[in-house]
Amino acid sequence: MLSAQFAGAAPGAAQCSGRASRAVVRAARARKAVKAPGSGGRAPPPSLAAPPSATALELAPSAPAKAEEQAPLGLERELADNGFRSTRRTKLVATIGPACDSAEMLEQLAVGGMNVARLNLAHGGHDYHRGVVERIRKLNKDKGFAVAIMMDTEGSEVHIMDLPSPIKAEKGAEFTFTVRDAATCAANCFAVSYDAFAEDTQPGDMLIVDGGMVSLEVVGKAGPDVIARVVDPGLILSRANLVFRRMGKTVRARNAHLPVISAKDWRDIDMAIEQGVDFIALSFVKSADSIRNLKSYVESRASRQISVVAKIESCDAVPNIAEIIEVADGVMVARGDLGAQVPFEQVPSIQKEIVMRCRQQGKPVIVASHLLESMHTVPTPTRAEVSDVADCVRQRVDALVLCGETAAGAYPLKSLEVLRGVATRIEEWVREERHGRLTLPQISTTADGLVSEELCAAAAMTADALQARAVLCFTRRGYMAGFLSRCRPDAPIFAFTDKQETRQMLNLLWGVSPFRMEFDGADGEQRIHRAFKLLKTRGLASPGELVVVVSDVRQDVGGVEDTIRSVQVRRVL
Ligand SMILES: Nc1ncnc2c1ncn2[C@@H]1O[C@H](COP(=O)(O)OP(=O)(O)OP(=O)(O)O)[C@@H](O)[C@H]1O
Ligand SMILES: CC(=O)C(=O)O
Repeated sequence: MLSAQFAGAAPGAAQCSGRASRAVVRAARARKAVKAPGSGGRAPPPSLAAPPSATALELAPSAPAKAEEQAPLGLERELADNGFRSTRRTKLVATIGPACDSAEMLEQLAVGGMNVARLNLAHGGHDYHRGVVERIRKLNKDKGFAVAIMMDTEGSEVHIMDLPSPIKAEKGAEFTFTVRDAATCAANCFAVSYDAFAEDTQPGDMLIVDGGMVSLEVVGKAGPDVIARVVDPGLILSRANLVFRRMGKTVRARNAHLPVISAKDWRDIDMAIEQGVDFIALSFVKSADSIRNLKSYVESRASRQISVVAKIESCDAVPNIAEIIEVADGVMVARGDLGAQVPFEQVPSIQKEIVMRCRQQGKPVIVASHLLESMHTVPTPTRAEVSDVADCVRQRVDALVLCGETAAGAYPLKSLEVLRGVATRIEEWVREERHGRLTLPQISTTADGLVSEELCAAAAMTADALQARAVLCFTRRGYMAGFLSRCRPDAPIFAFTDKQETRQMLNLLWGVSPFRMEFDGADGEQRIHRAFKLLKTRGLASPGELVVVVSDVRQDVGGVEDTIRSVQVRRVL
């Protein structure tokens, strides 16, 4: 398992000076990689080696005694191996694509700390995504993981159509972008997915390919064709995303009148609902209306709760951030497209504003894209990438998303390992420095909610003051765990729920390790005992350790059923 030293991936690197060569660091990494499970697939992770019968984690009646004897997996194993002071609270989201979509790779990602799998509906057909969902479900069922599934809509993206292979765009070369069938145009021609492309473009506009991988200036138009000259050279990939900009006082994307949810998106959303995913991430949100619209659609059709995450990635969304956060179940700062639509130097301040607002309003906040971009092709991150991840962790975001690094990169497992290592090390530093505390306004509108919020704030403060080993809570729908997570206590939050879907949802939230436990027939004290037993079995708690327990149980009080809420300071029995 990862050491809490440097950035997790390489203990050797911790001792290197800033002048250490990449070669030295790489050599240290390579030594570590041989030992580390889940790093590049060199050694089989323990869960792969374990017999299938020894992998169920749930404390359910169907698997009672055995489940308590199981070894922990994923984040639980990180907790058990590292001790509570050096364990990860930031959740990791991995985009699934050809580089990591096999059952074996998915399992290694789960072992390596993937909490949520992101499926980008801009790529791959329904059968492809159904297959990935099926493999993740099987992994959760057979091996006891709670990897949640997030489907991400394509949205009103303008992109070039399929290419048989990437095209090298040399500086000064001219290319044609057209709405005609590409087969009908000459060489160096790309078909574009947006019918009004030629009308919306004028000479002098900049075409930004894949968020800046290649930039071209429009030099002419001929009917449906737009001719552009390469200014910043690079590689143009199949289905590359296109944004067009006109320089002026502000930089605006010109595809602003496209619908937020296209006909294809609705078909994709129906598939996500049919598959019963945990999260739908809506791309290119402009205002709160599209979130409301999608939420009511999902609520009317889905047989389970599906959270809607608003992706902030367009210049239209930025002025409406407050109202979008208000209605969304969570927010993703999608820096790839955002940085192509607003001047990229504004991305850090927009990210910070969104993170702070979300934390104040108790909404999960996720940061995506370019975290370890160089690891697409190189097994070591740049120091600037490490610093960017550190900055996100210091802002105490709930989750970080790897995109191309895992979906299509050469080092998916290593990228996840580096992200996990950096997050873990920086969190330790944050705890030491006590950064990132916020004064949180109350958000609940119901009396019951307000009581629960106060209770959780008190529990988190008590746990910090006493340096408790963990905060425990029992939660059916996840609210208590959400309130606790929002307070960002130093100790891990162990949330016990009787629903697998709640367990998966909680896997996105900062600091929460969700477990499934049967509640029926157990009173408050019995639940606590069950929880202690489960934690001891997994090596997550030892007798005598101090924990803070938040509970709210329905109980008969003098012949009347009432909800008894409490914060208890307990020693593990
Ligand atoms: N299901 C998939 N099938 C094939 N390739 C994929 C798939 N998912 C992701 N990829 C590849 O990984 C790259 C990075 O993934 P990512 O999800 O960031 O896509 P993107 O095209 O940049 O779109 P977005 O703006 O939604 O992030 C993609 O450009 C694509 O090449
Ligand atoms: C993740 C994503 O969609 C983006 O960064 O644009």
